Amino acid sequence: MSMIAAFYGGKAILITGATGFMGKVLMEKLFRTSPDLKVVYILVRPKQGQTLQQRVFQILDSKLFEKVKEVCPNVHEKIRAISADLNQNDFAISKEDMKELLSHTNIIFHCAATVRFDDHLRHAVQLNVTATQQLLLMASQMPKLEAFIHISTAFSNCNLKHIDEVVYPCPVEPKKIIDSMEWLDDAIIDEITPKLIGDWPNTYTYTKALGEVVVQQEGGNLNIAIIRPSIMGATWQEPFPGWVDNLNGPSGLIIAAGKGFLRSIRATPMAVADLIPADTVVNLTLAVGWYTAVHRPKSTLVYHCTSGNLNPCNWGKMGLQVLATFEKIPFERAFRRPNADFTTNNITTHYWNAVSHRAPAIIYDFYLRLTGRKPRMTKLMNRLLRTLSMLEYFVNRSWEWSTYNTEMLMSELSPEDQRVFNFDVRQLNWLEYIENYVLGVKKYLLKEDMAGIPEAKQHLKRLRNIHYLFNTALFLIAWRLLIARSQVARNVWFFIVSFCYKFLSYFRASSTLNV
Ligand SMILES: CCCCCCCCCCCCCCCCCCCCCCCCCC(=O)SCCNC(=O)CCNC(=O)[C@H](O)C(C)(C)COP(=O)(O)OP(=O)(O)OC[C@H]1O[C@@H](n2cnc3c(N)ncnc32)[C@H](O)[C@@H]1OP(=O)(O)O
Ligand SMILES: NC(=O)C1=CN([C@@H]2O[C@H](COP(=O)(O)OP(=O)(O)OC[C@H]3O[C@@H](n4cnc5c(N)ncnc54)[C@H](OP(=O)(O)O)[C@@H]3O)[C@@H](O)[C@H]2O)C=CC1
Repeated sequence: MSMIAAFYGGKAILITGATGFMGKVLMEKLFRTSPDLKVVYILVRPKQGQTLQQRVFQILDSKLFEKVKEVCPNVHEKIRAISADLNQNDFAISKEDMKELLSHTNIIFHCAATVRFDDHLRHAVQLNVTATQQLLLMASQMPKLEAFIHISTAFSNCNLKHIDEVVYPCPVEPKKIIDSMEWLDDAIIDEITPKLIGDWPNTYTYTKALGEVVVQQEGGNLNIAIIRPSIMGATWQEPFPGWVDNLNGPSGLIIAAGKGFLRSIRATPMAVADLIPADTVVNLTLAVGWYTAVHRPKSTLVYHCTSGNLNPCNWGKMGLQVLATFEKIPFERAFRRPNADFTTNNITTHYWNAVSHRAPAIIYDFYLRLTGRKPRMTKLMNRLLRTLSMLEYFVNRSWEWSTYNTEMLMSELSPEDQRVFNFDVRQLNWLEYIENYVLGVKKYLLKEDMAGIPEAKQHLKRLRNIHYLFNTALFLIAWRLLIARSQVARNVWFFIVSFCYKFLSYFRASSTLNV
């Protein structure tokens, strides 16, 4: 019997960010392994014209929850969606809901965040810092609370090369930043943002670092733990391999490469690609929840959920495997044949951006205009290039994360828990994982049918022929222009023609003799 699964039985669990990528995988695993839990409170905001209930039903209707519905048929009754906006005071939670949350909650998993790299500092601080502070305040009023688990990121200290499982201080105290956001106007915030974030690459990583300091400073007597996942990718094993439902991290780039838009990326092939499957993160999170509540460590423990130091894979190997998978499992209606490459310096990056990204987009838009359609490729390409520039920081560096606490926790688990809540990435086979990831992107993100693979392969063959035809035509035009202008080119051309003529004459003569 799993001790961790048993621990969550009968518990009231509060999850923020339950509608996000990690939140959904977390809820799924909780219900599948502890169907006897009491209730899961989720803080949800109405979105895109959908009510809370509609959002919950949409999540439960997805393939991710198919197994859950078998083991916990009344799952919808156990989810209690509470209307909340983490940008508002008291999260805009009604008095009755607040009372219920305060009096019943046993465990909190705080996953909500803005993960946009370039979010305005005011918004990033509000969600990643102030909301964390407010949640801690709420937690301090919960008499039955046993553990508060805060999800941060392994990149919250990406300004360092070696990162230990400790909370590092920030140059400016989070309280001062929170205060200043209240009275500074947007224009001034824009101006001071680069100075404030210093050597952090973006507002996301900076505010996640501030969030950790808030957790440490304002946690009071609560049992708190911080989890730092690296780049969260599709699921590895559970509930099935390859599940993914948003474009963050590598997923968007896999689509861009598979559809033939992404032709080159400025990345260091030997740099460590510190991906971590979402189900691994969730297994560690649930184990940490159990350990923090039961063992009550004296200080706030930080757990790194990374792969680089235990089972490293680099971007070069990952890129090759992604491309190899497209041969077997191509995406439908590709713009060009998938064939991307790594560049390593500014000049080649600019060159390939112009030749392989912008030029084909302009030509295609010209074709769309000619055929009376609305041009769209240049806009899409500009967005892709912007995204690439944001991700560049992370694919050209390697970090070392120590994992003492994570390894300590692993050794504390019973063999059964080590199996059910497996977060040992040493067992991960990268090639298999990446293949399943690409397949998952095709099935769950692009919603493409596997029956369309032969047609997709046919389409790629047509694109290849067009590519050869285009290149040959381009070569002939260039050559024609060259021999019109240069005596040397003309001499070379006459030499080649006369050589071919002589060769053919010799061949014809010798075949006549044989007869
Ligand atoms: C040797 C040979 C080899 C050959 C090789 C060949 C290679 C071939 C294969 C290549 C694969 C292998 C290499 C992979 C490298 C991966 C690096 C990952 C590093 C991640 C580090 C993460 C570290 C931290 C981890 C964390 O801790 S947290 C999570 C990380 N957080 C994020 O990943 C948010 C990023 N995003 C944003 O920050 C915003 O998105 C923003 C970008 C500002 C745009 O912002 P904006 O322009 O305003 O536009 P949006 O409205 O947002 O989007 C506008 C439109 O772009 C779409 N789109 C949003 N995103 C992405 C995205 N990624 N990728 C693509 N598209 C995206 C969106 O769907 C919308 O399309 P539409 O719906 O309009 O059609
Ligand atoms: N994805 C990754 O690669 C990594 C993520 N992390 C961390 O993991 C956690 C989860 O990330 P992930 O699941 O990928 O992120 P998502 O962007 O998929 O999910 C974010 C969640 O936060 C919720 N949220 C955002 N703003 C508000 C708000 N104002 N009020 C209420 N809820 C809000 C979103 O709700 P809604 O659906 O309404 O938008 C959503 O449920 C984050 O803390 C992130 O920093 C750490 C490392 C890597």
